[in-house]
Parts: sequence; C-alpha cells; structure tokens
Amino acid sequence: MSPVLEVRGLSKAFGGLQAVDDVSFDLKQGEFLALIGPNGAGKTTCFNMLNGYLPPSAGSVKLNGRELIGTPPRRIWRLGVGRTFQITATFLSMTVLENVQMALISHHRRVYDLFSRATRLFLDEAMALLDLVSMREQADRPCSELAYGDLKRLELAIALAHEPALLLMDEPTAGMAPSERVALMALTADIVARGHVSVVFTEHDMDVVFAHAHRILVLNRGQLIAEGTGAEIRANPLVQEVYLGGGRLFDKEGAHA
Ligand SMILES: Nc1ncnc2c1ncn2[C@@H]1O[C@H](COP(=O)(O)OP(=O)(O)OP(=O)(O)O)[C@@H](O)[C@H]1O
Repeated sequence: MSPVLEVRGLSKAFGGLQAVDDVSFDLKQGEFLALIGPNGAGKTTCFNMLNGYLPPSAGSVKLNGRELIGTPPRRIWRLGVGRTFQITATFLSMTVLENVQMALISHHRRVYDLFSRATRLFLDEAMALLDLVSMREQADRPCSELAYGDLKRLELAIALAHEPALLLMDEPTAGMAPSERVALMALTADIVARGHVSVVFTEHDMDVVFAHAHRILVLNRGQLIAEGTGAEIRANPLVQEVYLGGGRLFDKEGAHA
C-alpha cells in the first residue's frame, strides 16, 4: 500500500540557521508516528511546512501522491491534513455538542444560520464523534466548564469532524497531568487503530511516546538522526546522547553541558 504521506528532502533555513535539514520519511496508512527531539530541534517548523503555514527552502511533501508544497494552508486542510494545537481552539460559550456540530457544518460547507434549526444539523454525526472520544455524557455542557483533559478530547473530535487523512498533533498532552496524558494518547491510539486516521505527533513526554507510538523519528538540530520502534530508539546510542540524556548534553559548540 502506498504511504499516506511522503516527505522528501524537506528543509527550512531562517537566515543562517538550518532549522530543518533534508528530512525524509513516509507515513503509512493507520500509523501513529511520533516526531521527537530536544527544544529547537525543528519539530514545529516541520509541522508548519507539512500543513502549508511555512514555505520550505527545499523538498517535497506528498499526501496520497499529491504534492502539497505551494498549496495554501486552507486548501491543504481541505485535502485532508488536520492539526490540533497546544492551545485548544474551541468556542467556550458554546456547548460540547454545538462545537462538534459547527465543525461538521464547516466541513460540509453548510452555512450556519442562527435562525434556522441549526441545532438539528449533523446531530447524529456529532454524537457519533462524541462517542468516539467518550464524551457523549458531556454533550450539553458549555465548554467553559470543561476540565482541560476534556477540552483536549473535544478538540480531537472537532479535528476528526473534518475527516482528515492525516492528523498533525502538536504536543497534544502539553499542560496535562500525567494520568490524563496517558489516557488521551491511549484514546488517540485506539482511534488510529480503528482506521479513522493516520497521525504524526510531537511530544516531550517520553512515557507517552514509548507507550503509544508505532514508530518514532528523532530530530536534532534539524536533522533526522534516528528512526525506529520504541525499543530501537531507546537502544540507539546517538539518541541516548543527544536526547534521552536530558536534551542538553550538547550545547551549541557540541560540548557536554
Ligand atoms: N520564524 C522563525 N524565525 C527564525 N527562527 C526560527 C523561526 N521559527 C523557528 N526558528 C528557529 O528554528 C529552530 C527550530 O525551531 P522549532 O520551533 O521548529 O523547534 P521545536 O523542535 O519545535 O522546539 P520546541 O520543542 O521547543 O517547540 C530553533 O532554533 C528556532 O529558534
């Protein structure tokens, strides 16, 4: 089966700084791929190029065989690249259900008309998505009342409303308690396993990464220095040195901190 995503020679320079340097990888259908690396390794810059927010200096990104480079972000989103951010993007004054309905209305390009029976629009689909993230019971609660972990689950449902082929998750567990982190990523892994979407995520919590990622890519100073399963990455001496040892083992001069 051909990959969902093919990244070849992806590079980005900011002035003299090579933030992403000749990165190539594939993402298979139904894969849950982690992109890790110390602060400043180039993870966010990579994500910003994958969804069109940043033009690369060089390289190619293909989604199901179609070149994305040069395509505007909104068009890339329409083509099936979704993204969740470190800060949740929900309408706090609306209920959980209304937020998912709004996402479905947008996905199906329907016009939201306050005076029509918008409350009925995509109700079944919205409830099915809330089931997927185990939030049916909270459907009628205003988002302003939700705990942070629940907001993140809602954000996942909103992202899935757009039926992305690929979902980019930017530090999905940032700001969460450890038990909440594991729960959110177990839920996401389950959704991936059920064939709903393929995911690339960045993450600083190594417990989360090793517990759930099918495969891990390690970036350091913009370069892909390792790729493999959790066991392979743990055993990789270079990764241990530059990353798992604390991420500060190499300072700018390459000396040990
Ligand atoms: N718009 C920009 N202009 C100049 N330099 C930038 C810009 N964006 C990122 N950089 C630099 O590029 C490098 C990679 O940054 P990036 O944010 O991609 O790393 P990261 O791996 O996501 O880091 P973190 O884990 O801290 O979020 C860093 O040195 C950063 O300072």
